Amino acid sequence: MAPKYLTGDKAGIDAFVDQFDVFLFDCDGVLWSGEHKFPGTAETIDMLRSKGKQLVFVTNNSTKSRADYKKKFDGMGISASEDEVFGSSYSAAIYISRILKLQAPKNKVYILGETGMEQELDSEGVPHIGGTDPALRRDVQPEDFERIAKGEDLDENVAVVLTGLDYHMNYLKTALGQAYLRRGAKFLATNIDSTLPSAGSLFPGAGSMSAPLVKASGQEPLALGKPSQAMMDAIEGKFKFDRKKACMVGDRLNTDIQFGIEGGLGGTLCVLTGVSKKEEFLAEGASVVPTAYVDKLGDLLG
Ligand SMILES: O=C(O)[C@H](O)[C@H](O)COP(=O)(O)O
Ligand SMILES: [Mg+2]
Repeated sequence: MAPKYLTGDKAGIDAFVDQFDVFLFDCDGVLWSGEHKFPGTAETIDMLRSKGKQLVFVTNNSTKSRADYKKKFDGMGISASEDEVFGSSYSAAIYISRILKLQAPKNKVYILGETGMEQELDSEGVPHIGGTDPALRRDVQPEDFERIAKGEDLDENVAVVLTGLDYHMNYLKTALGQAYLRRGAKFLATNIDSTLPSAGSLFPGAGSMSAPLVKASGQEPLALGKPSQAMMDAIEGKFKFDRKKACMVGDRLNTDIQFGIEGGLGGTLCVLTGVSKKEEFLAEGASVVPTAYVDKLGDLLG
């Protein structure tokens, strides 16, 4: 069925919103682009809360923990509690701690990513190395090759290589990741988004950080962010809602909208301020089509 264009359609917006009790909100490209908050975002969140809607913020951005996101929401003047945030780092940490159930001491995670991943693994009591370790933010040296090949710089208790959005990629960190995979570590990713919407443009996304290891190892990571249904199951388990009364709001077809459709949610709303363009889902035979779409989130104010 053709998606409904809601921008400027006050009656259509009211009818759409009234169908749902829960709104799962993507963040990058919907609420903001980097540090730029889209107009009407805070007011729209307030409007939905005034209608008694339950809100969950579901981001694939693994650089920040739930606590970090609470600070960002506060800084942006958007009402949100830490407990309403469910990011890909938290999704990965839950999967590793509660599903993989690795046995100590061989339960350590080698991180290619930022502090959000470290904090969320800490919250689940999962030991980790790599990540923001300053000792790894250097050029590879000739002696590194011998040492890594002999396993001298490797931690024998690493059981998982976890990749995410990493603003500090380098050859040394990637070489260590490959060495752990060659030793049988599981290959996981918080998410594999190809691009990061920021400052109104597109930058290399988390998938650009796992790509070198995919090429070098010949393995594909299990991604625990959208559209993974392991993430949807964990969210439903925590927030306990009727999927048919829930709507996923996102800017990216192959993560957010696919996540909502495959999760059997009551509806999906695509917002055109991020990655995907309407031409993609309006095209004949489009594989991922939202229920409705708006130019920007603030259009829901009518
Ligand atoms: O590359 C990434 O990690 C993603 O582009 C980005 O962070 C997505 O965040 P979201 O739109 O899910 O909030
Ligand atoms: Mg997004």
